[in-house]
Amino acid sequence: MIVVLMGVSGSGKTTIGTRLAEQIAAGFADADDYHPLANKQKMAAGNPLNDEDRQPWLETLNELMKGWYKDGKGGVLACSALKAKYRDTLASGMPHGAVTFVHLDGSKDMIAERLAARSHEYMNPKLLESQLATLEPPTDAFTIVNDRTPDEIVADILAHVAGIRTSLK
Ligand SMILES: Nc1ncnc2c1ncn2[C@@H]1O[C@H](COP(=O)(O)OP(=O)(O)O)[C@@H](O)[C@H]1O
Ligand SMILES: O=C(O)[C@H](O)[C@@H](O)[C@H](O)[C@H](O)COP(=O)(O)O
Repeated sequence: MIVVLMGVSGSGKTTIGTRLAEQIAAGFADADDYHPLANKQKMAAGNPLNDEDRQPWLETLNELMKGWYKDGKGGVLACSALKAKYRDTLASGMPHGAVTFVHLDGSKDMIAERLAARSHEYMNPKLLESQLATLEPPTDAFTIVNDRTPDEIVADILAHVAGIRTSLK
């Protein structure tokens, strides 16, 4: 099972994703770590990325997940995946259903408060506005509001993922 935890900056992808990966004994990757330096510098300066900036990064992440798929390994990727076409790129080259998207949602106030309290290698909290404007909320993914403890959120995601596995059998 390959799970992409998606959502705007500060929605909780890293926090929830690391715990989820531990629970299902799968590998974890954070898309933040795969941005080229130019993208990191752009975001640090408070400028949002555009489609061209994100394309090579999405292709790299797609290769990473195709490697997991080929090796028969499960994996959890924390990745903003804000637009539908980005999600298509991420999942391309794998059979339909091989990648499960889980959308971490939350109110702007809650996320802004968490971003203000967080320190990050390069992400500028003021980019929340553009992240929310760019987000195309998925209609075909499990969406969960990350407003309870991480353990509760992970338990709900696990229940969803277990339901998918059962329906595939
Ligand atoms: N369920 C939660 N309850 C309380 N704080 C949370 C929760 N999920 C995430 N956080 C906090 O919110 C901040 C943003 O979470 P993070 O995982 O870094 O988000 P993202 O990877 O999506 O940018 C972090 O400081 C994290 O500790
Ligand atoms: O597509 C993007 O605009 C970026 O990927 C962005 O969404 C991401 O949020 C940053 O890499 C910071 O990382 P955090 O999401 O962990 O804040």
